[in-house]
Amino acid sequence: MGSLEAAAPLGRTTVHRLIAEEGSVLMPGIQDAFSAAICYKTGFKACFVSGFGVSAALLGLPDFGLLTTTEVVGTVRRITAAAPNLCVVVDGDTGGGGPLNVQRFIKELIAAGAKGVFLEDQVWPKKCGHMRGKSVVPAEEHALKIAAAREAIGDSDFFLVARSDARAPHGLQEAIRRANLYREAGADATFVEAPANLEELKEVVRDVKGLRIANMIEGGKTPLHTPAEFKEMGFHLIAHSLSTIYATTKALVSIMKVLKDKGTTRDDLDQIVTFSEFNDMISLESWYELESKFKTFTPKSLES
Ligand SMILES: C[C@](O)(C(=O)O)[C@H](CC(=O)O)C(=O)O
Ligand SMILES: [Mg+2]
Repeated sequence: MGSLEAAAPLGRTTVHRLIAEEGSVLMPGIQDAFSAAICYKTGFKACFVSGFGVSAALLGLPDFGLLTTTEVVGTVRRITAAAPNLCVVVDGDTGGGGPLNVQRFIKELIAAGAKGVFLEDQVWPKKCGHMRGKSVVPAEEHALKIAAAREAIGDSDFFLVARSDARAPHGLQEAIRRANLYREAGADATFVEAPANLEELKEVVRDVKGLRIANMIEGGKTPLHTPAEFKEMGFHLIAHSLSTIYATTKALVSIMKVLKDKGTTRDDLDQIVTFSEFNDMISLESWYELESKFKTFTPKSLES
């Protein structure tokens, strides 16, 4: 699997530090401030802001190149405010245009409190990596965006992931070649999207240098593995991109059906959290404490 030290200087960013601590860092996909807060409360140190999930939660639309970078930055600002101690890694899709758009986007993500980004080499408008009909830009064009992103990052605590979607249109070896090129252009880690089986995952480990990303999609092309299995195999960051949006979808559909069919939830309360469980989840008590600090004002001159 090669040493981590050789792959990239560790401790340089929060993500490097987490990789050094855990070997293989699991990042649940999240889509909004609320799912970020729950991710942190559950004990995760990092999350992945999924473009697929944000398209769904914010726009009610598929992952089809419809989400703008402005919408992503706004979402990230709310996420980092709701979960300030969570390491937030963002799906940057294709970065919003050419190298200069990428630089502006990166600076806005850093200002919004994000700790990393994924930038992919699809033609815009892009599609979810596991959908049909994808195409990629020339590798050098994306390498320039990665170089531009690297320059914009400067000394900031921010981790740059270059993703290649070339596997579907051009085959695994082309995606691997691109990943290594993007690493030379300045990526901290690379992500070959959608290996089709275990053999392909192993080929990625064998041929892609440096830190590697895997993406676990239930029902997608890549077989599901645990972080321990990935650590053994040689992947360092694991996005579980869609589990929370899929679980949310199931819960929403189910409770909507109850309401539609019965007009009441009184016989299905096991499907929902209680008022107090919800308030715990959203840290209500901390807001009462804060409120109590500002109940009375005593001017200094009247203090005895
Ligand atoms: C990781 C991803 O970019 C995302 O937006 O979450 C998607 C997830 C998916 O497979 O749908 C992608 O892989 O393109
Ligand atoms: Mg995406």
